[in-house]
Amino acid sequence: MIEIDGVSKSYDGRAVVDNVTMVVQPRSIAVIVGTSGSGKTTLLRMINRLVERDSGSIRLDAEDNRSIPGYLLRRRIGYAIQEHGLFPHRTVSENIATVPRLLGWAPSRINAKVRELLVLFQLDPDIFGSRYPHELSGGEKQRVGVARALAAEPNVLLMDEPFGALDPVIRAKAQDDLRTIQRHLRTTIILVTHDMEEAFRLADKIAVMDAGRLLQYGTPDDLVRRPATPFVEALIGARERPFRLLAINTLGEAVEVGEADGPPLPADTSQKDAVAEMVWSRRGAVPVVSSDGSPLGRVTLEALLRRAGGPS
Ligand SMILES: Nc1ncnc2c1ncn2[C@@H]1O[C@H](COP(=O)(O)OP(=O)(O)OP(=O)(O)O)[C@@H](O)[C@H]1O
Repeated sequence: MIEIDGVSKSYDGRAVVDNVTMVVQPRSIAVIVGTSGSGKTTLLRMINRLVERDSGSIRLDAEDNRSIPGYLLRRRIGYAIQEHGLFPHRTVSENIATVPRLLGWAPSRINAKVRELLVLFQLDPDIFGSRYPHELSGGEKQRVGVARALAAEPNVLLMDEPFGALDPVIRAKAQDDLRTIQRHLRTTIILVTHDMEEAFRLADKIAVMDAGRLLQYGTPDDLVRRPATPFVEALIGARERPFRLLAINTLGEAVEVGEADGPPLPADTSQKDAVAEMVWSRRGAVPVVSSDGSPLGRVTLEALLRRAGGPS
């Protein structure tokens, strides 16, 4: 658990992070959004003490982050940034092995970890392990950057616009992969982004910042249905509200008894994707199946649209 308690930071007498309090539950993803210059990166970097706070406290599993030297803290906390920061003269494998080496892991353990991560990130270890960063595409570099941040099996991963440089298709794939990997490794992630789609896709909870202040910290559903301020409402986009709700909920939550024609959809399909499928295939309902393919019932277009509506 990460507890940020009354944290502030000023530069030249101006508070760029102003009395922020938020708790990130273990094994969850918190996404920080907000306008440019609102203090997101500064807040993130106070967690691994790349920036020192002026006041307040930050605890990681009940331990104050000032109770251990900064450089040791940064070996324990993964950190991935948009520029990925790979060492140009080290191979992909050497880059990923950086922190485990500093921690003195045995070479066999390091090799096994590097291979595991490359496979997890869908980079063939025999092809990519010996390449240098300049021999990779932008998307591959970013995957290696995230793999490197995860190499020492940190409980906490901080990510600052990690997918900012990716095109929309690869970006969506990288987001899905991150979700899968996060569930697999059970990492607690705090991610900064400008992209609201990305926030809604990944977040268990979203923190909205403006001018150093935390305006709202809640589930995606809370933010859509109960925005704390007009700023939060504007950031979400009033016209996007039904689509945001459809995007964060799955078919499994809307399944009802009954049958429907045509190919079934798995229960973990987002309601947004299901609406798209129903509209495109001109069906008013689809059969829903579990992950092992057994029938669960059906979902109707009408029911999904009703769920995506505001207060009646
Ligand atoms: N080392 C510094 N010295 C002085 N001012 C700084 C320093 N670092 C950040 N700032 C200022 O603090 C404010 C918050 O910066 P920060 O990078 O945290 O914002 P951000 O929300 O991450 O912005 P962006 O979305 O544009 O990356 C900005 O006005 C920035 O100019």
